[in-house]
Amino acid sequence: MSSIWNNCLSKLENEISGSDFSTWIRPLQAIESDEQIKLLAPNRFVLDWVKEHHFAKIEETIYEFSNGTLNLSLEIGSRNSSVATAAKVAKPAGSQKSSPNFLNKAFTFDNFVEGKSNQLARAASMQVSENIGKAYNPLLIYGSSGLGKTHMMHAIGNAVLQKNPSATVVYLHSEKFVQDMVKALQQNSINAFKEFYRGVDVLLIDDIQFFAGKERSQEEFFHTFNTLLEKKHQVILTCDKYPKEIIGLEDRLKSRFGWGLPVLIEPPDMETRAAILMKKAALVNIELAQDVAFFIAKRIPSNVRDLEGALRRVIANAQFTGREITIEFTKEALHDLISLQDKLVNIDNIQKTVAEYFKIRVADLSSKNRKQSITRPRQMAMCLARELTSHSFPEIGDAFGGRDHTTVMNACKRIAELKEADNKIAEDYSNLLRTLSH
Ligand SMILES: Nc1ncnc2c1ncn2[C@@H]1O[C@H](COP(=O)(O)OP(=O)(O)OP(=O)(O)O)[C@@H](O)[C@H]1O
Repeated sequence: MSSIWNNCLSKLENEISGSDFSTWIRPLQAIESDEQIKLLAPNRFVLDWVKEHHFAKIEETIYEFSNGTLNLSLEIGSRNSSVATAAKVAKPAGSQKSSPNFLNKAFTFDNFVEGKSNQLARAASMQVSENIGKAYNPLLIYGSSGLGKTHMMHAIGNAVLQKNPSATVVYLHSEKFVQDMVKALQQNSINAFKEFYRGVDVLLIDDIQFFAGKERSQEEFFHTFNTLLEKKHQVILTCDKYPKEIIGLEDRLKSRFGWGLPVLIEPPDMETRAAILMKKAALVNIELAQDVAFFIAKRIPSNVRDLEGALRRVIANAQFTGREITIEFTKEALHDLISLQDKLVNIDNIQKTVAEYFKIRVADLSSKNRKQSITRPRQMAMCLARELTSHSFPEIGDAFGGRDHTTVMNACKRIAELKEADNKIAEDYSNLLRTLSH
């Protein structure tokens, strides 16, 4: 290795983050002459990425160490091959965008609030991050939108890199994989494409449902996937549904995606939603009062992304007006969201949905019938009304055949206990919550 390049490497290593350095800079080889340093990238992906993100820094460093005497060029090739340069890239830096994205450093296990809805997914992800390629391969995290699948995936990548900064961890959305593949086909660089993806230690592919209907990409991904699994490199995938349910995905991929461990992330319950809000507020140095967190969590039952959006709005309004974040203030700041939510979810449609789910009549919910097949759905409907609407206990009691507010309070308490003790009840409740929140 050239001595000037050696010096440059030592400097760049301190200035470029560990994973970027080992993924993009270390693989470069240098050929030095009196006039120039020619850097050789192993393939087009590395070349494009370096051109776009690190070229200026490298150029500056070489200028410094050579007192401005050396020019820099960047090509695809290897020092071992006599013809180092088949594919020169003439495009200026920044003109092409074709590489995997980096991990979001804020998506860590520490920043991820654990609750019943994500306990298994979190535990499996932590295990995978500690034993890459050995614990569960592939790890498939699935569930509806905005529930933390991407966060979890990045958390694994970040944990792997923390333990081993030289690991090659590549994250990308499945659409990007498709785009890159199409581009590689157009540019006759499909071999470099294959080589790149098949050489990574941990491959994170988000939202694999986008592979549906894209046969050539599925074919390529299938081979990449097999190679990585054979080499015991880790593959982590996310999907918005269980892969068997994806229409337009080849059967062999569906079955292979389920080989390792498929883990579901469910919508968080109210306590977890409130805890997430407090955590997100704390991350921007705001101490969110518990009652405010519960107030928002109750009004935004859908997904965590919406919850975060609401919190951002409250915080921005508070900073703008200089007011304290109280429940009153939050009500004002989220006024339109709350009235929309009230329109979408009211006691009437909660009763209809619950009756339909348990195959009973809506009138049974307000009747005096005390059979368990009726009382349990009734308690659940009361509890959902409390969780999803702004009605008070007495108002809810009224809507259920003029019952006393203590009956509603007891129903909420009973359902909370049963959710802990009985998985079937927890599942029914979560299904109803999901149906009503969409
Ligand atoms: N349990 C949690 N603790 C902390 N933050 C969370 C949690 N669950 C979700 N989030 C946050 O919610 C936001 C949305 O999560 P994310 O993007 O991971 O969802 P997703 O399931 O991948 O959605 P999509 O399927 O739409 O891509 C992120 O900002 C993430 O940090």
